[in-house]
Amino acid sequence: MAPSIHPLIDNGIKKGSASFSGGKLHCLCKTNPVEVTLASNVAHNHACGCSKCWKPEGALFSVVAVISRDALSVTANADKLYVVDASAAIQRNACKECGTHLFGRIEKEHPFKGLDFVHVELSDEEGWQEPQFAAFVSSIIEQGFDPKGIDAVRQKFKSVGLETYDALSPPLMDAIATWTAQKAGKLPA
Ligand SMILES: N[C@@H](CCC(=O)N[C@@H](CSCO)C(=O)NCC(=O)O)C(=O)O
Ligand SMILES: [Zn+2]
Ligand SMILES: [Zn+2]
Repeated sequence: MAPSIHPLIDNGIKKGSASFSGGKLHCLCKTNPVEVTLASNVAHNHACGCSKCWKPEGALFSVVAVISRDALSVTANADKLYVVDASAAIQRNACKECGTHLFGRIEKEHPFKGLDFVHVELSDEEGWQEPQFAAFVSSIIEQGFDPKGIDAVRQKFKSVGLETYDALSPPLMDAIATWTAQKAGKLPA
């Protein structure tokens, strides 16, 4: 059997709803779960193969999206959260008990500062933006995935209509490059 890419992708992608306006995320604790409330839908939702994004048990990829940090609030059991790696660009806040990542926040100077990274599968609601592309695909090899199987992984993404990249998507890479050029004075700010 082919390995699971991610439960939101394995059986084809279900489109989100244009009128959806947010909902709640919960960690996987059976009692006193951490609850995060999102006041809007998410954007740039994508599969990510990097080693740092949280993946559900058995999945090769994470599914991770961004939302304005102003639209995110921790509404229950905030005391269970800790920052996984304070030196990373994205400060991933995870539950101490179940290990689930509730949100990743960018605090340092960065093109995506002001955005939080979240996993919509932690919500019971439907209508969240569906995954738009697959990022950091080759990074799963760094984590021990047999490179002989990578073509099948890329093929699977194609079969559900997702383009694959080994960084972020071109529009996001262009946004990062523009920010970098502006910082360096090579483009007008
Ligand atoms: N090969 C590395 C890549 C890690 C990486 O650069 N990840 C991206 C995407 S995460 C969500 O899309 C990133 O921006 N990371 C910043 C951070 O994690 O703080 C690996 O696999 O680790
Ligand atoms: Zn938990
Ligand atoms: Zn990632």
